[in-house]
Parts: sequence; structure tokens; C-alpha cells
Amino acid sequence: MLLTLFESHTHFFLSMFQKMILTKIISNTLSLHKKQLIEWLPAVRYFSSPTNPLVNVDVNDKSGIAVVTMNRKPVNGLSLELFEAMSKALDDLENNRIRGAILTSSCPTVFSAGLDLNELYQPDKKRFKAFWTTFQDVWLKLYGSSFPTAAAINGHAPAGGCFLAISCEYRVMCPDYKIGLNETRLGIIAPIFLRASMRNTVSNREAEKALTLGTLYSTEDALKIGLIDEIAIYKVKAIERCENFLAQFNNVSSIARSFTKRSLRQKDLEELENCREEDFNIFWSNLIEPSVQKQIGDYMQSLKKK
Ligand SMILES: CCCCCCCCCC/C=C/CC(=O)SCCNC(=O)CCNC(=O)[C@H](O)C(C)(C)COP(=O)(O)OP(=O)(O)OC[C@H]1O[C@@H](n2cnc3c(N)ncnc32)[C@H](O)[C@@H]1OP(=O)(O)O
Repeated sequence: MLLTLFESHTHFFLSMFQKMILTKIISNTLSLHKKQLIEWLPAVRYFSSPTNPLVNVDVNDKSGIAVVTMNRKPVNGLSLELFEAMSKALDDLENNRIRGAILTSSCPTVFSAGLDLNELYQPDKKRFKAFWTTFQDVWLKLYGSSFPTAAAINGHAPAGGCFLAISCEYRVMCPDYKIGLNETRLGIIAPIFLRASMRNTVSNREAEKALTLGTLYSTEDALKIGLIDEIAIYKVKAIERCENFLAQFNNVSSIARSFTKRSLRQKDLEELENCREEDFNIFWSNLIEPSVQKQIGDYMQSLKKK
């Protein structure tokens, strides 16, 4: 009660300086450790959006909600550079205590085409290691973020594109697109953290079916199985619906919300934290199998021939 009142009344007005003073006063009064206390303090807007051509971050001054737009034409293929930009953007959002984030895309018909196949085909080990490690980082930061997240899926979201969306807490998708984890169709095994996000979104039975069959769902079918939460006619509406979802947290204590989210996701996060190197080794050794390389190469050709 005290927290909620405190947050709602101070959200827009606290400056960094005031926040420091308040931290000191309250921590002295309540004998709290500063790290514990900082979690109690309301989100305050005091940073300008970091500029990276691959990821644009736009924070709404009034709501404190950030729209994070992936911007790697033509299809937001997830390359090392795009993952690095996303990882940096997520750090900035975390450090600046925004109220929530909405992930979307600047490509008109594609949210993200998943991992950039060029990273998987005839890979250089050093670069692939950096790529895979940054991929893991992005998932850990997005899935484990202290702020609430939503995805405005304004286009196709196969494989890694779906993975990004299901790492968020809420999904609104535009009609007539496809979404799903189609890795098995490419002859590759969904990594441990993709499986965790999927199980956290749809029922265990649906996750098993979807992952083993590698199904790509239409927007309407995705809604039926709970892979997405809502359909919105176009991108602006999808962002609005995501904002509405995030606004619901204005009346909830941010510390209670973020601790609850963390505790629900902790096991999945730790599972990857404890086996990052092993996860890389398994993927690397499978990836360089000649049969897997041939399948990826043929698939890339088929996409180009369309
Ligand atoms: C045995 C175990 C082995 C383990 C091996 C470990 C490997 C770990 C990987 C695990 C996880 C993998 C997940 C992935 O994300 S893999 C990527 C899967 N992605 C897809 O299957 C999507 C492919 N793309 C499409 O279906 C379509 O492009 C689209 C997204 C529906 C959009 O269609 P649209 O018609 O608008 O666009 P085009 O198809 O014409 O594409 C435009 C150009 O973009 C190129 N393209 C498309 N997708 C990718 C991609 N993922 N990476 C790189 N490039 C891509 C396409 O070729 C076109 O190029 P062009 O202009 O030069 O022709």
C-alpha cells in the first residue's frame, strides 16, 4: 500500500538527485541495504534513447514505456551485430528503470526471420562463439528483465523471431502472418532456452507438438493455442494494445511484480546460466556436421530462388 502510493505519486517528478536523497533517507529509516531499496523506487525517465542504426529505442516521456524497434533490413535476420545492439539496448533499459518495453520491427511484413542463416552457414568458430554467446545474453536479459515486456508482432516471426516474442510477457500480432519454432524442419534442435520460453507460453502438450513438428502457425491459430494473446489489425494498434497491457502494472508494486516474475522464471534462467559453455559446444558440434551444413545451404538457396 505504502509502496503503491509512493510510486504513483512520484513517478513523473523525481529527478535523479531527489532519488539519491530519498534512497539515503529511506534506507537509513528502514535499515535497508541500498540494493534492496533501489528496487522499491519508481521508474524515472532521465535518459535519452541510445542510437544504434540496428535497434531504435524510443521512450514515451509520459508513460515511461520504451518501444524497441529492430531495424535490420530486409527481414531482421538476427546477426551478431543485431544481437549486440539488442543486448546493449536491454542494458540501457535495465539501468534506466523504464516502466516497460515493447519489442517490434521496422520491416513492414516481417517481425524477424530468426537467426541470420549466414551466421549458421560455413561458420567461423570465433565469430560463431561470439554470436551464440550474445544470443544467450539477449535471451537472459529479455526473459529475465526486471521491467515488464510485450511484443507487437507486426509481421512473420519464424524460429528466432518467435523466440524473441515468447521471451516477452505478452504478444499482440497482426493478421495473416506466420509464427512458430520451425527449427526441426531445418534439421536443427531447438536450444534449451527456446524450449523454456515455449513451455512458459503454451501448454506442455502444445509445446511438445509445436517443437517436434516445427509448426508455423497462422495468426489466428497462434491465438487459439495461446502462442499470442491478442490480434490487432495493424502495427500502431498492436503497440497500443501492448501499452494497455503494460499500463495495468501502474497499479501494482514494481518490486512485488518484478520479484514475482523473477521467481517464476528463475529456474529457466539458471538452467542456461549453468550450462552456457556446454550449450555452445553442443550447438557448435552439431552445426558443423556436413549434413546439417548441407541442409542449411539448400534452405538458403530455396529462399533466394523464391
Ligand atoms: C542436429 C542439431 C543441429 C544443431 C545446429 C545448431 C544451430 C542452432 C540454431 C538453432 C536455432 C535456429 C533458429 C533460427 O532462427 S534459424 C532461421 C530460421 N528462419 C526461417 O526459417 C525463416 C526464413 N525466411 C522466411 O521464411 C521468409 O524470408 C520470411 C521471413 C517469411 C519473409 O518472407 P519474404 O517473402 O518477405 O522475404 P524473402 O523470403 O524474399 O526474404 C528476403 C531476403 O531475406 C533473406 N532471408 C530470409 N530469411 C533469412 C534468414 N533467416 N537469414 C538470412 N537471410 C534471410 C532471403 O534469402 C532474401 O534474400 P535475397 O533478397 O538475397 O533473395
